[in-house]
Amino acid sequence: MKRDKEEEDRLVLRTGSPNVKDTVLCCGFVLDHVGEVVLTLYPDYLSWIRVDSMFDNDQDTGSSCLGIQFVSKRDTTIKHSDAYAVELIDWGLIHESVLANATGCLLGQASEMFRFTIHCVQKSKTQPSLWTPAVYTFGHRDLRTCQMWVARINTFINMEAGRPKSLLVFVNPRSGKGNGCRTWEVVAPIFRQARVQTKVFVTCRAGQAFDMMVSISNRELNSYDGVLAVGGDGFFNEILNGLLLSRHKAPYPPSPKDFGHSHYKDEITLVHLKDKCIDPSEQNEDQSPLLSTSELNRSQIKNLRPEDNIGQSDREADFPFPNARFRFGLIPAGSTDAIVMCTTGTRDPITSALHIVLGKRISLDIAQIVRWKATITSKEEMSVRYAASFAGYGFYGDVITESERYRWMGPKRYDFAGTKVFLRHSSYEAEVAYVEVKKDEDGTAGFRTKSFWGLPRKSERVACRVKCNVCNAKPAQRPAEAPINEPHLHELKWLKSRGNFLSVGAAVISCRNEKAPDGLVADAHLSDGFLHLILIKDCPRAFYLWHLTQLARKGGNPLNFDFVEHHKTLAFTFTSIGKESIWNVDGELFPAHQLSAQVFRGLVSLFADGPDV
Ligand SMILES: Nc1ncnc2c1ncn2[C@@H]1O[C@H](COP(=O)(O)OP(=O)(O)OP(=O)(O)O)[C@@H](O)[C@H]1O
Repeated sequence: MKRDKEEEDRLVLRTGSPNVKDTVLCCGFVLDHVGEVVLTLYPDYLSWIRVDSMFDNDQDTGSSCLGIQFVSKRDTTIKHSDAYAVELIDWGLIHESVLANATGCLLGQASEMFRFTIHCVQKSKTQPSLWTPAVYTFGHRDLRTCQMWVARINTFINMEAGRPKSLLVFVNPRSGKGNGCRTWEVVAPIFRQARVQTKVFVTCRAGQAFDMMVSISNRELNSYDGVLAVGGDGFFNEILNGLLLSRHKAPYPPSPKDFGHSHYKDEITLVHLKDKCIDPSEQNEDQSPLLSTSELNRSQIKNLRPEDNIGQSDREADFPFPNARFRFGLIPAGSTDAIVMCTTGTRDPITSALHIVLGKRISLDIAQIVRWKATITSKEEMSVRYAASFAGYGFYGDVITESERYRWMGPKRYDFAGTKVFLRHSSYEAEVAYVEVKKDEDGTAGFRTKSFWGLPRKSERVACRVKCNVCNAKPAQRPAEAPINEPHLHELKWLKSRGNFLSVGAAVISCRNEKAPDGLVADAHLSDGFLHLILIKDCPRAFYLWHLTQLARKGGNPLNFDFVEHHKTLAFTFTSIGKESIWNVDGELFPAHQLSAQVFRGLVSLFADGPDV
């Protein structure tokens, strides 16, 4: 059905608009696969109404033909905050669906006209947190009308705050099942459509992204709105460490008086690696991609001040933490992808890409882990790592060590290695000291999770989610982002736990993943400024299996056992006694006989919105 300009104008007049005074533009268009609509542009959104629906009172149930669901007749809207691109696509076919045959099928006709498309985000109705791109194509016979609409919609999209314009992208081609490059190819069109410039590096070796993040100047870094990792948690950790180890200045974690290394008072940690040329062939003691750091730590971790190593141009270009503008992004292609699951609620590269182009932002707590000695006999000086999700010893370290031998198996290596390590049932003697957090300091009641054998009790869980009240609450104990600093140091009360542990774990976030749907700590938050220390004492194998099955179950209670201690804390220290395991920091090996750790509230920002649970 064609309608001339006059008739369209009459239609617009007849339709009116509920917000006439806010209306920016209003005009008749043909919406592809829908038919004639009256489209209205408001400052916050676009809305359209089907022309036929203005004349009938039919209950709109939508229709389908051969299983294909057609667009509903109801009023429809696109918020500018959900749109990431609008583009003119010139003259071409638009399909009108105007007639329904006896079987309810819509029979359409196609006509040629000028067209423009709007790219936006659609939230899945069946799967929470899953986002898909949606494209709406509008047609009009007048080119200038289309051009004007494109320009106006563009103006509104460009006014949306926080949208990235330029991103540095690292792709790990070896992530997960070797999917890194393919994953990037799938999401790259979204960035092109959103006109986000991307500078893409596909890594050739482990540690390359780390080295690049270390050596990039602040000036160049500031020219990007963020850095993306296309890979798994380990790859993200590599990029995070490249940035933080070279730029984040902070005191070492606090420790109790009898801990062997109390450097806290006078030293500021800054591992500035900028001027060191890192030889990719250098071999690291722990075979970790961050080897170059360990190498440098021996000679370079001192009381370095930024100006010691930074050239004139970088002195002018500071890179503060937390950074109001610069964000990290993660497109999942790894084997576990726990960080993405905790920050977007799903493990989907498209959803993550859409979070990024829409400029979503959340703050993330980051744990700083300082190793003082790699083994009991080593003379090695200290070394620093940052963790975004989890640091674990014993079972967790043994599984990673074992799984590295079976990397060729892909993600299945974790099941295989996990079974082997479970059957071994090794426990490790250690002493753990942690800062006590009183009930009123974190706003929740009781952290020590205890129950009767066999009668796990459900704890009160306030899961982290979009616009989380806990993460957005003002911290009672210390200012956001601040380390545990001098005035608070003497107030810290240290508690200790010594014994044989199957595992010692420190969760920064819940660590949800496909194997543990609620994560190890279901009520951990992305940026509340707390670590969850999980100590699993030696127990019969059957009980440990029970704990693991609870972990694997949605709604399970993996922490409600007598052999499990759960402490919410700001900092802890660890010293192994006797037989040693290895630490696993965000999935990467980190040998440590003695370490101390602290958490920085909201130290970095991520392009994500939080899980929509
Ligand atoms: N080109 C490369 N070749 C080999 N290894 C690489 C390369 N680029 C990066 N790496 C290393 O691969 C390791 C694992 O990568 P990644 O985290 O992406 O995948 P994954 O281990 O399969 O997933 P997850 O960490 O989610 O379990 C990281 O430590 C990273 O340093």
